[in-house]
Amino acid sequence: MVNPEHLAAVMAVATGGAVALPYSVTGLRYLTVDADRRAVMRRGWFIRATWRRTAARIGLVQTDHAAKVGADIPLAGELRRSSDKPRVLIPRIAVRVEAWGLRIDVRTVGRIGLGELQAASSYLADAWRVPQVRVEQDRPGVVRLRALLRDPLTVPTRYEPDASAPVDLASWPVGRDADGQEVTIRSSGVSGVVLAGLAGFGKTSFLNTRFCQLAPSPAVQFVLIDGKGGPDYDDLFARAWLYSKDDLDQVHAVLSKVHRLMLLRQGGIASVLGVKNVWHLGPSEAWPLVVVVVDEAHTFFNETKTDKARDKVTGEITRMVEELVRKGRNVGIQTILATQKATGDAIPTRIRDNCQAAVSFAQRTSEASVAALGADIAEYPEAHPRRLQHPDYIGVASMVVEGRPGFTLVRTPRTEDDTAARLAADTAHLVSDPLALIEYQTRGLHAVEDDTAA
Ligand SMILES: Nc1ncnc2c1ncn2[C@@H]1O[C@H](COP(=O)(O)OP(=O)(O)OP(=O)(O)O)[C@@H](O)[C@H]1O
Repeated sequence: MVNPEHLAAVMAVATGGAVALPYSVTGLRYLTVDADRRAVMRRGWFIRATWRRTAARIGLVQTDHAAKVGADIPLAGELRRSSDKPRVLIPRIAVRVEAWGLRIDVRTVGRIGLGELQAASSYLADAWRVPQVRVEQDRPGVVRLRALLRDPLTVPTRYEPDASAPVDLASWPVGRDADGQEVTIRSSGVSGVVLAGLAGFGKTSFLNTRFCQLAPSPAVQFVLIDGKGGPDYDDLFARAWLYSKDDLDQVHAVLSKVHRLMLLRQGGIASVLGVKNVWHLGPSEAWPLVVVVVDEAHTFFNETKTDKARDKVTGEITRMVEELVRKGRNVGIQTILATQKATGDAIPTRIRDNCQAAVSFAQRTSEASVAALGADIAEYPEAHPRRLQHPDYIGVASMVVEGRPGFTLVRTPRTEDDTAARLAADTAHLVSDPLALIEYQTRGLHAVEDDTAA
């Protein structure tokens, strides 16, 4: 028996691509590309050539009750199947070849839209003989399907720091999406970030990458708190203004300083900078962005209910972190809370709900995913962190990206500990004390006021 996929290929080559071919692809091109690409192209022709049949079998057709039988009403995005029976509308498709598979834009028709295509995705994968079909709304009236022969998110990438490149403090490049597009999330005006995920799925590497992006800038100072208490951060401490491991009193002392910095900055920002929000000017060496990383943050929020002295300290730490997240935005303090704890109380909701950004690597349960990303994630099964438990998805995270609907899966680059350690040593001379700075800046101002008064 003739394999229909190969038949489509032969026809396409013979006719110079005129039959069942996306217009951007020609039969000639088929002869010049490599075997992987040819396989993708053949699958594309097959999908195109069999679409009417596939749509009908899966139920992705709509009987047009609005049209008169036999009437000839031109409607965008619809193919007429017959002119003498009730009109059966089949969504129109456009197929494009990508390195990883096929991109198929489906024009919605009647009640066939995002929900129906999502529900049909596994049937489409079977009909097209591809491991996975992803579905998302591209724009009103168009749903984008990705028939993945190979999931681009499973291809690891590596971060190469470039200490000479200018550092953009307003945005945060996080990685690449399923289309290979660069994804950035906002950093300006962000005072709180939740970073969650199962152990071993890439949180530390993600933080290493962020550290490497920011460390070359003298307009950034770090506060590093490691709730694990292990050696993970030892090498990075060289580039930190303040740091601590899991000793509760030390953590309390560190956060007290940051909290005092926030209060002094709030009192002094208008007179020192002439604006009420540092992001109007952008952070600078004279008013650096202070990035507070609290790894295994849940360690410091847990109450024992039995050890009163410890619970008092924990309570104060929780209050200070909550205030940093709630009020640190305009004065340039950004707190990143990382946790692998998978329950709703890992980070108190009153802190989590004030964080403007949330990133989650793989999670085992819905509860953990909701705890990290909020209840909306339930509506986006495509980007659900539960989907990421396979080892191929180590380093892939789900997050909200401004300007995109729902949640986006992002392949984050891997940054080795050694790379971050080297950069920390190379940039250690950039450490300064923003608390001493603001004390000096505001004391200076009082002195001027006093002089004037005298
Ligand atoms: N972005 C990535 N791309 C590819 N592999 C990665 C990526 N990030 C991490 N890995 C691999 O996964 C391993 C664990 O990563 P990492 O230490 O960042 O995880 P983690 O979530 O911080 O775990 P833990 O909470 O136990 O520290 C790394 O040693 C590396 O081999």
